[in-house]
Amino acid sequence: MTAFEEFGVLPELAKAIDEMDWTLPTDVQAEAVPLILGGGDVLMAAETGSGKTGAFCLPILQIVWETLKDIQEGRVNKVVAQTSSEWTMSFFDRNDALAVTPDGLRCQSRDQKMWHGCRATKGVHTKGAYYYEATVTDEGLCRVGWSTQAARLDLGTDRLGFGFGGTGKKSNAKQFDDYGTAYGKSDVIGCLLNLNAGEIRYTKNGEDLGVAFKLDQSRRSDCYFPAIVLKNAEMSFNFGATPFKHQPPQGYVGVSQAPKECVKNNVVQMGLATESKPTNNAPQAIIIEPSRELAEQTCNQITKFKKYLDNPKVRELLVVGGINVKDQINALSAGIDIVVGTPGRLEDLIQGGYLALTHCRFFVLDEADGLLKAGYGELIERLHRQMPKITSDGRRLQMVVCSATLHAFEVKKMADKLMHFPTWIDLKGEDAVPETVHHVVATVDPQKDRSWEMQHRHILTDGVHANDNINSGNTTPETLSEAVKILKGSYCVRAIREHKMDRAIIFCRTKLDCDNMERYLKTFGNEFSCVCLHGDRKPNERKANLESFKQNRVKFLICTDVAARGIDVSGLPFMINVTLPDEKSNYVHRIGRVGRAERMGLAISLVSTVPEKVWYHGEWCSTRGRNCRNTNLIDDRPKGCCMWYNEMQYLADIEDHLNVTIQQVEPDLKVPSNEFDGKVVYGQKRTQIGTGYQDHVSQMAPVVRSLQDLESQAQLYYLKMHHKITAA
Ligand SMILES: Nc1ncnc2c1ncn2[C@@H]1O[C@H](COP(=O)(O)OP(=O)(O)OP(=O)(O)O)[C@@H](O)[C@H]1O
Repeated sequence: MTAFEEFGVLPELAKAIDEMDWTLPTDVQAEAVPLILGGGDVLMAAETGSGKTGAFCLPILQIVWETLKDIQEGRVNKVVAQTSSEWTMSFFDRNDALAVTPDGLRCQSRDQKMWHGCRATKGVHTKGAYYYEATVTDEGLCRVGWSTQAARLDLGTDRLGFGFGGTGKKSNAKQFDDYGTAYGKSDVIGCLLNLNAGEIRYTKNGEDLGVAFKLDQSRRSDCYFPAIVLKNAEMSFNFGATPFKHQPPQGYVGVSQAPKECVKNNVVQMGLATESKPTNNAPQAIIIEPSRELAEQTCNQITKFKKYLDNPKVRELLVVGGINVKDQINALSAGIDIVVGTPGRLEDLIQGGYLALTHCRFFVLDEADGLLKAGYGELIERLHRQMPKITSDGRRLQMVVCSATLHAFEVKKMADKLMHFPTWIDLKGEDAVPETVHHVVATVDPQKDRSWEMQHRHILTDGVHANDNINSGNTTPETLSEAVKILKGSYCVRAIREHKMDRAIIFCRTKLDCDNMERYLKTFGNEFSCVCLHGDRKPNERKANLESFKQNRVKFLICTDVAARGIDVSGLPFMINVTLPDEKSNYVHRIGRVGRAERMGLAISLVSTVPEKVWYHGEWCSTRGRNCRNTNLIDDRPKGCCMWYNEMQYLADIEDHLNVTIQQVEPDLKVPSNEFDGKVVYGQKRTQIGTGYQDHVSQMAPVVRSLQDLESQAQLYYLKMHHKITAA
C-alpha cells in the first residue's frame, strides 16, 4: 500500500502518483485529502510550492469518478429512493443558500442578511387535521408553517404562505401581527393545519397558542406543505416518523400518517429528483484559476492523475480565453465532468447556457485572494448562488479555497458567507515564505552608484521622462528616476552573471518593461536567451513561450504578475524582481516560483532607494497604455498616466506583512555565506544533510558507546547467573 493509499486515495490514483515520483504526501496533502474525501469545505493556506494543486485535485477526481461509477452501475440514488416515500424537507424546492441534511430532517441557512426558505417533499389537501414539529437547533431567525406549492419560499410574504416567526409574529401576505410569544434555540414549535375547520394554529413546547389563521373558503381546497424560512439559523423537523416531543392535540395526526388520498408530492421535488444523472454540459466540479497558464497547468495535473482511472473515464476540460470557443462548446455538449477555467470564459459559457451548474458538487477557488482582488467576488457569489447546495444524491456542495496568501480580509469575508463550516488547513497561521526560498534585496542607489552616467549600452527605458530634462549633471527626482531604470537593467545582468544563472524568471512591473528587458537581454546574444509572458502577447505565443522556458530551451522568462501565481517550473533555481510588486501578497507568490517541492531557490529583488516615476494606466486611459504618452501624474489635472513609485515603502510593507527583515546584499550582488550559501545548490534538494549527519554521529558516539557497555554488562550478568544456576 502506498503512502497516498493510506490517506484514502484510490489505488488507481496512487499508481499514477507513484509514477510521478511522489513518494509521500506533502503536509498540506496529508491534511486536505482526507478532509475533502470526507465531505468538508476547506481553506488551504499553505506556502508556495507545497503541493496544494494535488491536495484538491486528487480527492475531487476520486469522488467524481466514484459518482460516475455509481451511475454506471445503476446504484440506487439514496435521495431519490428516500424522497419518493418519506416526508422530509425538499432538496429541490428551496433557495440555494439553504442547506438540507441528507436525511432531509434539518435545514440550515448561514446567510446573515437574507431569508432563505424550503418546503417539504409532500403536502396535504382536502380533509383531515395534521401536525408536525420544528425545533430550533441553533440561534438565528426562523419562520415556520404551511404554504402551497405556488407560494414564495419566503414564507408569509404572500397570500399562499402562513408563518409563525421567532419574534412572536404571525405573517401572511406580508402582514406581520403579534401572535403567541417569541421563540428561540431549543424551542419546539408544533405546526397544526386543520383542513376540516380551515384553520392554522401553533404550539410552543406543547402549549397551544390559539388559532393563527383562518383559511378563506377559496383556499381550503389547496394542498399545503410544511414550510420554513431561515435567516442565519437552523431547524430540525419531525413529521411523525419518530415519536413527537409533544403530543398533538386531540383530532390531529402527524403529517406522515395522512391518508394516501390526501397527500400530494412536491412537484419541484419530482421534477428534479429523476435527474440524478448529470446532463452532458453539467460538470461535477468547477475549478477557477486566475490565469490561463495556471488553469492549463491544473488541468494537465488532473490528466496525469487520472491515467489509470478507467471505466468510466473522467472527462476534464480547460475553459480559458484564447481557445476556440466553438471547440469548447462542442466538448461541453459531448460531456464533461471537471471544468478548469478562468473567470471570463467560464462566465461567458454559463451565461450562454453552454455550461450548466446544476450538478456541480465541487467549487474550487485556486489563488482565491488573487481572484477576489481582481474583482471576481461578485462573479463567484453569482455562480455559487446557481449551484445546488445539496446534490441530487444527497451530498453537500463542497468548496475548496486555496492560496499561499489566504490571510486576507476579503477571503475571510467570502468564506463566512459562502462556505459551510470550513476547516482551515493552515500550517503557519500567517502568510509565509518557504524555508527553501532564500530571498534577498539589493538596493539600487543612483546617488551612490553613478555608473549610470557612463553607460552607453543600457536598457531602453519606459519613456516616462521623455519630456523631462534628464541630465547627469543634475540630481532632480526625474534624473534619479531615469538613472534607476538604467541601473536596474545592468544590475539584472550582474545578478545573472554573478550567480551563473542559466535559468530564471525575471519579473518586471509593466508589459513595456518586460519588452524592454527582453530586447536588452537579446543584445547579449545567446548568453541570455529569453522569452516574454504578459497580457499583450497572443495566447499561442504565451503558451509557446512558457513551454520553451519549462522545456529549458531558453534561459529566462520575463513576465509581469500574470505568471506570479501558481506557475510551476520544476527545479527552477533563480528569480529576479526588477521592481517590487505594490501588492505585498504578490511578493510571496513571485518569490515562490523558486524553492518548490523541497528544492532550494534564490530570489533577488532590486529595490530603488529613490522614488521612480512609472506608468500607471487606469480605466481613465483610453488606450489602457497602448502607445500612451501621457506623462502627467494621476493626481494632475488633467489626469495623467504616471505615478511615483516608492519601493522602499513597498519593501517595508512586505517585511511588515511577513514579519521578517529581508536580508540585504551589496550592489555587487554577492550573497554572503549563511545557512544557504555554500551548502546548497539552487535548484536542487538540500544536500547539507551529509555534514549535518557527520556532526550528528560525533555527538551521538559517547551515548552509543555507553549503551553498548551497558548491553555487554547485562549479557555478562545474565551469563554469570545462568552459569551459577546450571552449576548448582
Ligand atoms: N507529494 C509530493 N511529492 C513530490 N512532489 C510533489 C508532491 N506534491 C506536489 N509536488 C510537486 O511540487 C510542486 C509544487 O506543487 P504545486 O504547484 O501544487 O504547489 P502549490 O502549493 O499549488 O504552489 P503555489 O502556491 O505556488 O501555487 C509541483 O512540481 C508538484 O509536482
